[in-house]
Amino acid sequence: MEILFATTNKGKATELRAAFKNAGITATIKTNADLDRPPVVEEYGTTFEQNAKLKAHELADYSQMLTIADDSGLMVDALDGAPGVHSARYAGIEHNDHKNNAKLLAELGGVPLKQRTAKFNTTIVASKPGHFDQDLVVSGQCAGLILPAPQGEDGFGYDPLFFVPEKQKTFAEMTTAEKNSLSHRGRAISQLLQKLPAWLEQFE
Ligand SMILES: O=P(O)(O)OP(=O)(O)OP(=O)(O)OC[C@H]1O[C@@H](n2cnc3c(O)ncnc32)[C@H](O)[C@@H]1O
Ligand SMILES: [Mg+2]
Repeated sequence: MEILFATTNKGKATELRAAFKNAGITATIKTNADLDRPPVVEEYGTTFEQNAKLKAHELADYSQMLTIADDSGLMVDALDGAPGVHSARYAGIEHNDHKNNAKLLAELGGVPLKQRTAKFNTTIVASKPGHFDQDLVVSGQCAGLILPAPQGEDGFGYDPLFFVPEKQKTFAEMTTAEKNSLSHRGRAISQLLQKLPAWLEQFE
């Protein structure tokens, strides 16, 4: 089986491929990087589900492949849920992981650790070309704390700042397998893998 993962984020692709492999699924996962001039999707939705659908539908139409998309974000309690669906472009037009992390630290200023609670969400949508009314939608969450300084070198995005109390580590201090075992994305992927077989059957 060949699946398109409609993403431009290499870190997400690494985690999804590892989780599929760990579950014994032998599907070939392609991403936007494997397509010739893939469309750039504008993520103008106001929810994770809307944005995941925008990505899944546009790339499914373009590729005519079975397509999944992931829309994720970080909700920080002391910032009333920001950056939320705006997590990718938190630092503005010329955003990158480093600038986004710097902005997050600046916004949290002198907030004490106990009050730096946050939650990650991943929503994954699976779409079959021509059957967008039958999308499969799953989500996963993970709770943690935003550290006052980065810790760890692995992962991507906000990983060096996101501390998971039960492991006493940031996501950037975990292996891919360890992060997948408890992360928002790992949990969404296990939901996806549970529901995918029955969902695929309706198209046979
Ligand atoms: O839309 P695609 O192409 O999939 O890739 P993206 O990086 O733009 O991803 P999102 O639109 O879902 O934006 C999510 C933002 O949150 C960050 N992010 C998502 N998952 C994360 C994770 O597991 N750990 C740390 N940061 C994460 C990511 O780096 C983005 O800045
Ligand atoms: Mg994006």
